[in-house]
Amino acid sequence: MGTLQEVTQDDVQVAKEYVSEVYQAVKERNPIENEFHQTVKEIFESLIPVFAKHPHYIDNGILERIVEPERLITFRVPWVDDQGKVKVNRGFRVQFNSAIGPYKGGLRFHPTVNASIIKFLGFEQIFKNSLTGQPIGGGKGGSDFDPKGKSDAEIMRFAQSFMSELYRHIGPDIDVPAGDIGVGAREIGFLFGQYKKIRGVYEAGILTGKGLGYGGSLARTEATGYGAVYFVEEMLKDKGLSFKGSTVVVSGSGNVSIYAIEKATQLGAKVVTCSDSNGYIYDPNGINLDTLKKLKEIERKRISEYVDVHPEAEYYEGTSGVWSIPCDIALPCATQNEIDETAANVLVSNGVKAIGEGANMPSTLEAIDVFLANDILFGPAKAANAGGVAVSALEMAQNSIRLSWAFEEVDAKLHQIMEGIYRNCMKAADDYGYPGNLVVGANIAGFLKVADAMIDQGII
Ligand SMILES: NC(=O)c1ccc[n+]([C@@H]2O[C@H](COP(=O)([O-])OP(=O)(O)OC[C@H]3O[C@@H](n4cnc5c(N)ncnc54)[C@H](O)[C@@H]3O)[C@@H](O)[C@H]2O)c1
Repeated sequence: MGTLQEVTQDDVQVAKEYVSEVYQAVKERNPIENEFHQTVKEIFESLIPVFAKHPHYIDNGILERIVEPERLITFRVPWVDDQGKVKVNRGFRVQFNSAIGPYKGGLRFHPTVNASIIKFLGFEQIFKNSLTGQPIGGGKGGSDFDPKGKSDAEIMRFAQSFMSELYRHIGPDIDVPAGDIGVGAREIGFLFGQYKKIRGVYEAGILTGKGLGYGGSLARTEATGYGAVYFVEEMLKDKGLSFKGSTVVVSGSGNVSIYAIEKATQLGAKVVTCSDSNGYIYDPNGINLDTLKKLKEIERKRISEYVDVHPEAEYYEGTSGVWSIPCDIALPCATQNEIDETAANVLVSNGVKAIGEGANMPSTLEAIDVFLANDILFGPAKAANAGGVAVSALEMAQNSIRLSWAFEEVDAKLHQIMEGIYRNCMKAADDYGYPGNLVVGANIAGFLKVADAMIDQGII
């Protein structure tokens, strides 16, 4: 294998043509799957220096293989609502890549879910899971079911119907789903119960994000949000900066957002915003976590009701305005493509120093270009939000040895894993000629391990 100095312009040209050819084929083969195209483009382009330096990946058809899911399952999910009316949703599970371990990735219940969304999330998950250093492959799933406004009984009937099909495709050594948007502890509980009833076995390692009383891991709820903050802390440290005394803008008010707010606040930052799909809160005194948790985790209400408890805070309709609040650090933790080029420019002109992606693909490709062109510290999702799946893998480990570790122990492991991911991404970026570029670093570091395992295992 050559060194960077030996890479010629011809090598780079061959690598570019390879990437472009496979990308065009992906677009033709998967028409109108825009989110999937977006993530494929971002990852493929980062890998050009790898193919220029190591052409054996081209000879082994790695891109053609890695971009085609090993399996995509779609299924009917019929259920009956509280009025006795029959409803039908569509279920998905993409089992994308099992080169380094059983498929692992969350389930999303949201009306926007379709094959493109599930494939973009599943493709990202391959590289993210590889970055954690744990033996987990890439998968993702979900349904276009909208949990908003549904009763607990409706959620249960839907979850039971969903699992009545999914159970035949998963297993502790096959595929281990977890939560994502719209799937939290309540839904995981219903899914677990139905799996256990159908299979007649107690396999704790079949799902992660379980309740603490039946095989869940301490610190799993906090892991994605805490992990994103630990990752950003490393980025800041390298520049002599820290969370202490900084102003932070967070979007979303779900699982990732709440615990990103909690950890950033513990580290001495003032978090002044949070949002939901209707609008956002600006609280100049710092978001009150007790109120937020009560509203979102217990009462499941809209974020607008925050101002009833804190009249000094302001509520604004619409989601994009959150990026107009001046801040030192922005943590997008809601959903994909929530920061576009315009929002990125506003953040930059207001003096943002660092972005940490808690959500998956929250920045458009154009927004990422704005951040990189302006030398803003940028922690891409597959690295910054890998803490959730990392602790899910720790939950699997605890389940298989039938032990539970203390909160402090899991949190310390999470912290260590996030520091390791940061260092590996920085090193890969450096090795391939893009010092400090964590987008390139994360994609390359995640890719190499999976690609090498695929080559070792032959054409399968
Ligand atoms: N839960 C995890 O462990 C985990 C791990 C890695 C990545 N993620 C990603 O983090 C993001 C959030 O997931 P979550 O688990 O917190 O989900 P969640 O359902 O708990 O919360 C999502 C939040 O985003 C809000 N929201 C939805 N659309 C919005 C919009 N357009 N603008 C502002 N707010 C909006 C919702 O109201 C909700 O408060 C997703 O992109 C998910 O894929 C989650």
